[in-house]
Amino acid sequence: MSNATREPAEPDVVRISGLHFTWPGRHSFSLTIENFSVSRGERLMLIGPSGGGKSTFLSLLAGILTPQRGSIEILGTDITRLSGPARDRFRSEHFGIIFQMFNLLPYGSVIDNVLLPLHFSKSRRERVRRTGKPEVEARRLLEHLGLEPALISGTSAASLSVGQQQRVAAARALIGMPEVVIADEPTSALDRSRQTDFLKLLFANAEASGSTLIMVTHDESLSPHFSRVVRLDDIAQTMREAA
Ligand SMILES: Nc1ncnc2c1ncn2[C@@H]1O[C@H](COP(=O)(O)OP(=O)(O)OP(=O)(O)O)[C@@H](O)[C@H]1O
Repeated sequence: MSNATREPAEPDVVRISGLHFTWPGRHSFSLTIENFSVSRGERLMLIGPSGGGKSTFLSLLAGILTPQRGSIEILGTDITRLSGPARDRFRSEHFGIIFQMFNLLPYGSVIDNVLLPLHFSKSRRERVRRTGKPEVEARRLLEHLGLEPALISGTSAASLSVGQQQRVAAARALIGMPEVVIADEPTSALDRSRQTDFLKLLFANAEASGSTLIMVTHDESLSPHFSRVVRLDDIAQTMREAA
């Protein structure tokens, strides 16, 4: 497996320093990262045991959680210094996110789900409009990610299979070319050949958009598809408070 070393040829998209986060409550879990960065265009795979803090780390990167200490610079902005609403705006503008459960609007159509980020992000809206109509771009992405054209118009997200929902979630993350795409185990529901196909399509689209990709997975056999593999334990100290 490749490891956590890298040669930074591109500017950093993510730069973390002195980060410390503790979940509130008894027996709380904490995560400390002294220094970590990701450069533009990387396809980074993050691995680690279940309950090891991978989703917590992604939530910190996206500004869904804020650390008690330290800085998280994304594209040169320290998001820990932004107000809650400013962080939400920053996330909408710069991140495409594929959640573990996809978080699609169940009664929304496929197209509505893909277009959703454009309601919250001016820069993503403008980037799409430069290439044409948003619906045309949504359809192009969906077809490119392998969703059958017959499902694109009218079908509600709730009536799709897991694999199809995953393609919709990926198109939603990629629309408007966000600089950073983060994905939390997006392939866990697929069989091996479909996982590989999906990753290839996701990478091709992320590359075409110039997006940096950070993906959490349990499955180390997917590592050859990534430009860097990072074990959370190698970059972070994690601790669970004793009972
Ligand atoms: N909302 C929460 N409140 C308090 N503690 C939490 C919360 N969410 C997670 N934790 C704690 O943080 C730890 C790390 O959880 P996290 O979901 O980040 O791990 P993970 O590596 O993503 O796990 P998995 O691979 O199973 O998804 C958990 O063991 C749990 O104790």
